[in-house]
This record gives sequence, structure tokens and C-alpha cells, in this order.
Amino acid sequence: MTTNQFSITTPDDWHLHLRDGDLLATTVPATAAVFQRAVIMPNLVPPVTTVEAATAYRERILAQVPEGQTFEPLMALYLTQTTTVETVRAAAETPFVIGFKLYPSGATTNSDAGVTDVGALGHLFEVMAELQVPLLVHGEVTDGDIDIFDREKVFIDRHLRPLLDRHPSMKLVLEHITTRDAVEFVKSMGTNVAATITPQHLLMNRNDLLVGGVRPHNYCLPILKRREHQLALREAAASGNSKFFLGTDSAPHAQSKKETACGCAGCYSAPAALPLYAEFFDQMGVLDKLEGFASFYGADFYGYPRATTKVKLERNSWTVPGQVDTAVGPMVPYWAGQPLKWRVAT
Ligand SMILES: NC(=O)N[C@@H](CC(=O)O)C(=O)O
Ligand SMILES: [Zn+2]
Ligand SMILES: [Zn+2]
Repeated sequence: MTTNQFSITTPDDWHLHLRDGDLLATTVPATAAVFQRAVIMPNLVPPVTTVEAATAYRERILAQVPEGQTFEPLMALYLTQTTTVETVRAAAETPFVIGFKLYPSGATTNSDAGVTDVGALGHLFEVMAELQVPLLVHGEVTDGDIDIFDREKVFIDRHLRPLLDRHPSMKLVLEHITTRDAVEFVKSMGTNVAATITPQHLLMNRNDLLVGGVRPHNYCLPILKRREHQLALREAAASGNSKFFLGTDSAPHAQSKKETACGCAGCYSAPAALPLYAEFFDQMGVLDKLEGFASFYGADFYGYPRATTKVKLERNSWTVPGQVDTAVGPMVPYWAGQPLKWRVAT
């Protein structure tokens, strides 16, 4: 690798929100420009709960892929209290359905239809484990008496440990991890348990949310944690441990919905996703570890072939735009107005 440019296998984004309707004209090209595949989150209104709904949503996404690009959306189905075993079996038979997403009800954006009683879904988990259908988890409890900074750790202890005790072969991805507790939990489990990490949780901690004024564009869920947790995530990603891989959790909301008295959670990182991760690996002095994290470990975990094309990164500083115009109004991307050292060469 030379110091000023290098190529990696085309990466995949294992956790992405594209939304729907007119916004797809912005979000799909932004990700398709750099990523080969992405796991498309199902938290639409209404949520994507069936193979039929996922098939229709996937068609709407594919209609926005620019000419000449080969972007592949992998659809996650929204797990609810009334998901049936037949739907699990149908998911297993549909190649572009990657698995089920578990949102605790009320935990995050558009999660009202989420799970209220994890313990009552054992019959589904049994079939998922048997058929090796992955379970993707937003790991936070929602109880009003649990502090927002403790919600991930409590979810792991209260729900994930018992779930994996009962279904030890379950293929499970703990999404957008934010704590040392999550890093240690994932490391302590077998190769069937992995985690995604976002750029914001690698590059920031809660000071970046709250010091010197509240910064709504750094507000996402699970919320940024204290620095000690950030350091544990940085160590995990930079170590080259294949249990930890790229999932941006790019989650666009209109500027007017972020800069308001009760702002939405989510960072729109897609316009700068790969340069943001490159910034992190560069900070750690391990740019050579970017490719495994971004392009190999997720594909290997899920059992997809690694991409066969490459993308080139060059050291050529640029500034993330302050605003992106979309059909639903302006959006402020994550890292807006700040410099990044690396860019994707076109
Ligand atoms: N991460 C977020 O803060 N928001 C996501 C939902 C999610 O991934 O929890 C969104 O859909 O806006
Ligand atoms: Zn989430
Ligand atoms: Zn998400």
C-alpha cells in the first residue's frame, strides 16, 4: 500500500436505512456509489414484515440504482409479536432476505410495532436457529427506569444471554454497538455472534453530543457513550477481529426534524461513509485493517461471496457538505462542514 492511495475490495454496508418514496432518489445512489451490498432496515411506516412487502420495497430501491451499477439490497424483515413460523420459513427460502430485525417496541425511530415480549418468541427463534436465519438486534431495553446510557448493557444481560443460552446456534448480529460491555459480550460468544459498528461510535463520544452546546446531528440511538466505551469500540475495530464489521446505520432525517425541540435520532452518514471509516483506521495507524472490516468479515459471517471489484481511496482532503438537498427538504449529513483526509476516487 502506498501512503497516498490504495484500493480495497468493494465494501458492503451491513446496516442501512434508505427510507422510502421520493427520498430513495437521494439515498440509493449515495450508497450504491461505493458499496456492493447493503442490509436494508425495515423500519418504514408501516414496517416491512413480510417477504411480499420486502420484495416490493426492494423493487422500489432497485428502480433508483444508477445505470451501470450493480448494487444489491439485502432485505431485513421486521420481527413483531405476531410474526409467524411460515414467514420465517419463507424468509429462509428467499435469497435476498437476509434475516429478521428485532426492535424492542419504542426503542428507536419507527419501532412502535416492535417486540414487547422477547421471551414469547421462542418458537420463532427455534426455527431461525435451525434454518440459520440471522437475527439482527437493536439491543436496548426501553424501560423508563433504566438510564439511557445503560440500556444496551441491560438488554444484553436481560435478553441476549438468555436467548443464546436457549438457542446457542442462533446466528445473531448485535447492531450498532456502543459499549465495552457489548464488545466483551460479542467476543465471549461463538462465531455465530457478531456486531456492526457505526462511524459515529468510532469517531465520537458523548462529549461530541453535549459539550459546548447540544449537537442534534450527532444524536443517534443507541446514544453516544462515554469515552471509555468509545475506546473499547476503537480497539475492537482496529484489532482486525472478524466478529466486528461495517454497518453505517446511516439514518436520514430532514434537517427540520433534527433541529427542533424534540429531534429525531439518526446520523445521515452515507454521503461520506467510507472516508469516515478510513479516517478512523488512519487515526489508529492501521489503514491496512480497513479492508477486512469493510469488505470481508460481514460477507464471511453472512455467507455471501466477497465482492470481486475494487474501490480506490486517495489521500486528498475534502469537506463534507453542510447540506444535501432532497425531495423532502434539506438534510445535514453527519460530519457536515468538517474535513476528511480520504476520498473515494472516481
Ligand atoms: N440509529 C438511529 O438513531 N436511528 C435509526 C433507527 C435505529 O437504527 O435504531 C433510524 O431509523 O432513524
Ligand atoms: Zn437501531
Ligand atoms: Zn439503524
